[in-house]
Amino acid sequence: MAGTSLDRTHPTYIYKVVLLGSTSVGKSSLAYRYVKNDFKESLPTMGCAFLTQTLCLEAATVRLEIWDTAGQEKYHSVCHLYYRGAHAALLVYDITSKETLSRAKLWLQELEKEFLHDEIVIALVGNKTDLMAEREVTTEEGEEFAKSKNLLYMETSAKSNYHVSEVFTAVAQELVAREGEKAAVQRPAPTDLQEPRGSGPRCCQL
Ligand SMILES: Nc1nc2c(ncn2[C@@H]2O[C@H](COP(=O)(O)OP(=O)(O)OP(=O)(O)O)[C@@H](O)[C@H]2O)c(=O)[nH]1
Repeated sequence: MAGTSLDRTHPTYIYKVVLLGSTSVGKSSLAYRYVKNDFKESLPTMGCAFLTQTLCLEAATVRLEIWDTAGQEKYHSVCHLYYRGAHAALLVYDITSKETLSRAKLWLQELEKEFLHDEIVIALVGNKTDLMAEREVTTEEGEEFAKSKNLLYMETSAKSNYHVSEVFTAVAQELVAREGEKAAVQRPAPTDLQEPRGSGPRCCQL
């Protein structure tokens, strides 16, 4: 994790979340909608932009540092520098373009090279659900691919503000849940500390 507060009952976690996907799928628009609750028709990304948002979940406070990477090929060579050290990635495609889903699958392969299994939370995000009439990728197709790769999955519309905060909240919740699992592994199991039952010999008695 990038950082924690000392309050163990309600810790604060800071996570780096990267947005990846083809150009014009709506990465910047999703980040902008989520953080500023606004939508603009033109938000081209040059290289990388950075936004933060804090969420108060039941188990922890989470600060998401959202890195919005440009999808244009000319920036591709520097992109791995952006997702290095990421805790979560949103693989965004446009539901009106099958090709953008294929591109998201390639991004996933890149992430698989960089990160160990379970080291990063990945969500597949099908954006632009408001353009239903132009849909090229069915919900089932996205869902099945996500399931086969153990990814979170959600369809969104940055334009009509559909499921935008939900996708970031789902990612934050998964990150916090994994903190809990890590802590449980590090903590000795209660039974390790207990005296063996009965009066039989203990294997390590001197
Ligand atoms: N209809 C519709 N248009 C959207 C939506 N999200 C983004 N757009 C439009 O799609 C275009 C590209 O959006 P961006 O947010 O700049 O896409 P991007 O993925 O950040 O693009 P790059 O920065 O070039 O990688 C813009 O014209 C947006 O207004 C959406 O949910 N619905």
